[in-house]
Amino acid sequence: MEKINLPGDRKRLEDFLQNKKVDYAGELMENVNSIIEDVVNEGDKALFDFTEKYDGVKLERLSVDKSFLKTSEIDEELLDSLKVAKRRLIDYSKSQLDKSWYKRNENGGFVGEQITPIERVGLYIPGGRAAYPSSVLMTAVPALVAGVNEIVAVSPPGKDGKINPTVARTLDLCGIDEVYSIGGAQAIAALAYGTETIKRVDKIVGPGNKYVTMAKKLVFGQVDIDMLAGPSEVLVIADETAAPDAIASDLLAQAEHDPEARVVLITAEDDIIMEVEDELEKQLEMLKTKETARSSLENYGLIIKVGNLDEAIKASNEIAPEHLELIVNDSLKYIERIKHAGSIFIGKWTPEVAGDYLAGPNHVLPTSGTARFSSPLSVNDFVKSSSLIYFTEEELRNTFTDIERIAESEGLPAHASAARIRLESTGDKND
Ligand SMILES: NC(=O)c1ccc[n+]([C@@H]2O[C@H](COP(=O)([O-])OP(=O)(O)OC[C@H]3O[C@@H](n4cnc5c(N)ncnc54)[C@H](O)[C@@H]3O)[C@@H](O)[C@H]2O)c1
Ligand SMILES: N[C@H](CO)Cc1c[nH]c[nH+]1
Ligand SMILES: [Zn+2]
Repeated sequence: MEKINLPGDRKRLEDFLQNKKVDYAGELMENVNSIIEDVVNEGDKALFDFTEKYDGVKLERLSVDKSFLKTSEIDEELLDSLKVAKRRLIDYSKSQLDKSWYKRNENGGFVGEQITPIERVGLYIPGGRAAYPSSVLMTAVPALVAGVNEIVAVSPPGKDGKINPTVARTLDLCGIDEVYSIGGAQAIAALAYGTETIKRVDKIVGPGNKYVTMAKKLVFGQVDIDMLAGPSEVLVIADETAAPDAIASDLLAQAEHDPEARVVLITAEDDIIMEVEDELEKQLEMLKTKETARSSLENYGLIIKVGNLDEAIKASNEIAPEHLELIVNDSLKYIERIKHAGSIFIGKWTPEVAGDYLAGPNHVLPTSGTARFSSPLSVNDFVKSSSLIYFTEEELRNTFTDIERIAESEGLPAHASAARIRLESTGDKND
């Protein structure tokens, strides 16, 4: 892992933030754009071709058989654990849901908001390096709680041409039966524009690697997207009370996701740095995923030595990580000073992986510094609102002069008369 000191090495922190971010532009953008164009122009044929090229499998069909979803083998105890995670996520999502509201004015009219579920949503379930049944729950549950009518899922096929069986059964657990075995940018393009087989959706949600995330960015506007939820990130702020073996395992838990996962440790303690480095080496050797994790640590890992906790929090706010762990004494004291982080894990008993699986909040989170302006996936990503305005005659009479003045200032006389004509008209008397 690269090591820097703050505040001395400020420039190196800026370089790290600039150069080690996923670059959602340049060559990546060109490649992904051309995949999207091919899907738009060639439809299903492009999906078969790209699946052969990037997933190494010749598909016979795009849609996944319903019986495969229902009957795929899954360990019963695992199914029970997934049900626990689902229940906790339902609870959390229900308390998040925005409700329609209205407010009366003194003249008998009202204003308000009417909340409506999005009609058709596409879930991206990643599946290149690992299988993500947890991402099925994290995307499907809030959509179900929001009342989305049509939920469709895509996930890349394995070498046998099938989606992962655990993912399949988790989709079934959520009652989702429109599923396609495609992944990557081509799957995002198909959801956004539609093909002969796949009907386009209104919104795409879910995490993925840099190709998936770039594609979501490019199709935004044609459809809505949730956020840029790309390669995983964790930033650990640790003081002298933190356990080096736990810090190392938390860093590795994100590093094993993707060779481009970002992991950062910030501490004022030299001993912690040395011991975490030793632990990383020790624990890496035992991991089946060590190749991916090592590549992430070597190319995108950063250790920042600071003078004190204030400097640690300042640096963390600049990085705006997907996950932030506060493994420090009296951790609750610092929460409000964290301005930018997708999810905050407080204290030594809260490993980030609890949030990955079953704490309740969503694990689909903004990456690449976008936690400065984006929030975790929520049930409210699956609804939209229409404003409601109901004027009585009295309300229109009371506000007419103001309407007229503003309309005239904008040089829009038809606006003024649209309000005036009603007050002058002797016509229809209904409300
Ligand atoms: N931010 C979050 O909330 C969050 C949550 C879970 C997972 N993740 C991230 O999701 C990602 C999962 O990645 P993954 O790769 O395992 O699965 P994935 O499903 O995201 O990507 C696999 C697809 O990538 C495409 N692909 C691979 N190489 C390509 C290339 N050279 N050109 C074009 N397309 C190519 C293929 O079509 C393949 O189907 C990881 O980066 C993980 O960190 C993020
Ligand atoms: N840590 C990931 C978000 O970056 C979510 C996840 C799913 N499965 C395991 N982890
Ligand atoms: Zn994870």
